[in-house]
Amino acid sequence: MKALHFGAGNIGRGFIGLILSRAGYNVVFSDVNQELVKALEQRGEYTVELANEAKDLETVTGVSAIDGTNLDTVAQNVAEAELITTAVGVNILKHIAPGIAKGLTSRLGTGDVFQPLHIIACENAIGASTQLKEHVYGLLDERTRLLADQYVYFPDSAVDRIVPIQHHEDPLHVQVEPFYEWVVDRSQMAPAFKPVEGVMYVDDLEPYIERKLFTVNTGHCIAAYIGYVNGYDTIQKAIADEKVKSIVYGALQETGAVLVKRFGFNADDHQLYIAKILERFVNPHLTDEVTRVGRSPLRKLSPNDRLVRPALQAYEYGTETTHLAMGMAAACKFDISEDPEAVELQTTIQQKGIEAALSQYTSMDESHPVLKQAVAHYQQMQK
Ligand SMILES: NC(=O)c1ccc[n+]([C@@H]2O[C@H](COP(=O)([O-])OP(=O)(O)OC[C@H]3O[C@@H](n4cnc5c(N)ncnc54)[C@H](O)[C@@H]3O)[C@@H](O)[C@H]2O)c1
Ligand SMILES: O=P(O)(O)OC[C@@H](O)[C@@H](O)[C@H](O)[C@H](O)CO
Repeated sequence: MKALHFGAGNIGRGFIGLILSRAGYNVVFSDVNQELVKALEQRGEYTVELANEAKDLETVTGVSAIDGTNLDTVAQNVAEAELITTAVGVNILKHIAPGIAKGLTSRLGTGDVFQPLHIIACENAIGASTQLKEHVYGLLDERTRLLADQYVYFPDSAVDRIVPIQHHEDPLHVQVEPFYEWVVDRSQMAPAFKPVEGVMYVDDLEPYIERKLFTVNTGHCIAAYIGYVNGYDTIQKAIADEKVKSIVYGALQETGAVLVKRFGFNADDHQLYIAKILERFVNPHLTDEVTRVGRSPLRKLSPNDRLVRPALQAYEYGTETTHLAMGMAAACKFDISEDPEAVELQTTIQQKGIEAALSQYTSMDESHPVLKQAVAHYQQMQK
């Protein structure tokens, strides 16, 4: 069984590749990072270390890699794969679409009896596989699109495992937190699909992806932005500061109120979920940099992402948004020269002012009360 996985980075190696390999797949990684591709090709295996007391180690074997910049090689692997997954970043999906489109065209052009193919984007976004499908479909001709409608499935998914930036001599070794959860929307899959062990299949992904994104990722990015504003370089140090922790906690109460109302989660269970996540953030065996967790602030400030969407839902419900607005304000202070989105955000704030900049990236009107709340916090942080 061959699985093609786009992105041999932290989640690719530390989570998706590991699960697929355990489930019996030969995993082929496609990546544009030639160092990773070469090392995977040469060694055919890598190690995953759990961030726990024992530092449990697992060797992932039977893996290989291809050069993701070579369209023909990518297409050939798409044509041959029994399962395709991605963990490249939601903004990169459009760049892998041409290889997938070319591969599907060849796969579906043979006239053979077609096996259903699942393509699962494992990115932190609502509807990432659906977004990938739109990019791919935009590149298919009419006949291939009709065949893809019958034989190719793009189930959305939610993936959860904290994998920080790696700093090891071995470029393939990856340290991950023990916890993981991979949830896939069964309603978007072929009627008779082959389940992958370690994956949870659900009929309705929405509660799972929103709970994950608006608890784990909302809390995480607020810890990163407020931590950064307060001079901390890691999430662990930031959360150790009670002031930062209480803002993160406050934001998770705000998203929690929305999630409980929207999806009918049991309120006590949700508090336990929040507590577990806060524990995961401070895992003493991990060092997670605020620059990673806060990366791409424009994506994180976008209307459907972890700050604005739950804040607007809370506003609609008439519940609190103060801490979420504080997170948005702190995101606007995230001044990291190596992060192109942070550079663009800072330039826009300088050129247009905070109100116009926030409005541009969040799609909220400048007069929206949540935007005004964020601006007030931003001005407070200037002092
Ligand atoms: N790290 C985490 O804790 C975590 C957890 C859950 C979800 N995610 C999500 O997983 C995705 C990947 O995150 P990550 O932390 O692994 O990032 P990463 O930067 O470690 O990995 C991304 C990989 O994609 C590769 N890539 C870039 N362009 C490519 C292309 N055109 N073709 C093939 N490969 C390409 C990069 O070279 C890199 O190796 C993101 O969407 C992220 O939100 C991350
Ligand atoms: O990957 P991002 O940039 O969307 O978010 C950064 C972190 O919050 C994220 O990678 C978490 O570590 C992960 O989502 C945990 O499951």
